[in-house]
Amino acid sequence: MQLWGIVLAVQANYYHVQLDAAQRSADNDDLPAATCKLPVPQMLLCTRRSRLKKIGQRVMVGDRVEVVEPDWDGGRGAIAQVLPRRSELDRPPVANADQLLLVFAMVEPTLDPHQLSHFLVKAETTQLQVCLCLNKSDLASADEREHWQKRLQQWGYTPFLISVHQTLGLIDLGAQLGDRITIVSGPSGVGKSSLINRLVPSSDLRVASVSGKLGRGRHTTRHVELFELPTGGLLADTPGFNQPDLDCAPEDLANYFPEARARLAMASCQFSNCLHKDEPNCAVRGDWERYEHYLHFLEESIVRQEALNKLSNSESTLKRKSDRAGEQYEPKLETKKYRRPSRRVQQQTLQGMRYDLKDASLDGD
Ligand SMILES: Nc1nc2c(ncn2[C@@H]2O[C@H](COP(=O)(O)OP(=O)(O)OP(=O)(O)O)[C@@H](O)[C@H]2O)c(=O)[nH]1
Ligand SMILES: [Zn+2]
Repeated sequence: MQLWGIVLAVQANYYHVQLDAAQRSADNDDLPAATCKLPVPQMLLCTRRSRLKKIGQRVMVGDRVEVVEPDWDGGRGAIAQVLPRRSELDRPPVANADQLLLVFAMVEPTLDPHQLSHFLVKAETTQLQVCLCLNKSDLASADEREHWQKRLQQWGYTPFLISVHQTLGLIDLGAQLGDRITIVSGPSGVGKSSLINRLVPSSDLRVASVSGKLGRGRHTTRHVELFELPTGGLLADTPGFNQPDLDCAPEDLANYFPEARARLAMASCQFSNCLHKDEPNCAVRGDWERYEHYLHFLEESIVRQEALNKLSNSESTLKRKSDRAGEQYEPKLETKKYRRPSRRVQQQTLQGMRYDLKDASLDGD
């Protein structure tokens, strides 16, 4: 009988694998009589089979894996197989995530539409489902709550208005998180940790308690962990960051605005490479609130692309020179940081987040 589970945390060469619920009980029958009375551990600390190492198969948090050679007493095992991923993010490194939950506060800190827009666009670049939640609704007036509900509807989002402190809206939000992997993201101080602590009530469910045994608490490692919800969903926390970099190509930007997508579904621009700025007969340009944000992000994106083009030009010049001179130490750009990533990778990452100093130092990034 095969044993399957999901990787909840990675530490050095060890993988915390949570076995599928059905198997935890089914496997009781296979256990030797002496151990039958013991509960089957739901978590096994696993290594990776050398065959996987040889073929360069990476094991990520969120991966569905086959575990072999379980040592029930010692709570150990080995990963023999990784199932193909349905999604893969680079930052945070998570496989099989289904959606991204963006958490903002209605007040404290004040909800800044431009910053919110920035995060939303960044979230859309992952191509995961984007879900928005506004916390601290206890501090907002009824008028403010209604204002933001309506305003965000026009942006193409239906936000969950919640208050962790007053336990408002958490049931509806929880229903959105069942049976899938959700990555929680948002600026500092909006209540992400408070929310996760509330949604994951038993600290025993947290891998953090396992990590603690290895002397590495939740915030001392930059590796991401998945927390199990009572409803069966899994949550990944990310460090708070206040302004994500928008590293998308100018021509892709409109795809990350639901309002622009809706307009493009109804009509087409005259030019197929329209940037929706001042081209004639553009279907996207118009009277929608975030069009201003679109133009602003477009400028940033164009400037960024020009800078990247310059860099790659000078890079090729330097390479040619050193080829001719036969030098050994040619200046090399670090691929991940400076080169424009391929579109596929770019769309599936949350790369380029500027972590808060506090988190950066804690997470060693
Ligand atoms: N009024 C009110 N305050 C809240 C609520 N939820 C969280 N807070 C407070 O907001 C502050 C920040 O909460 P955290 O949970 O630490 O925020 P965070 O998003 O995890 O912040 P970082 O760790 O910096 O990313 C704390 O003082 C919380 O007590 C809420 O629903 N209402
Ligand atoms: Zn256009």
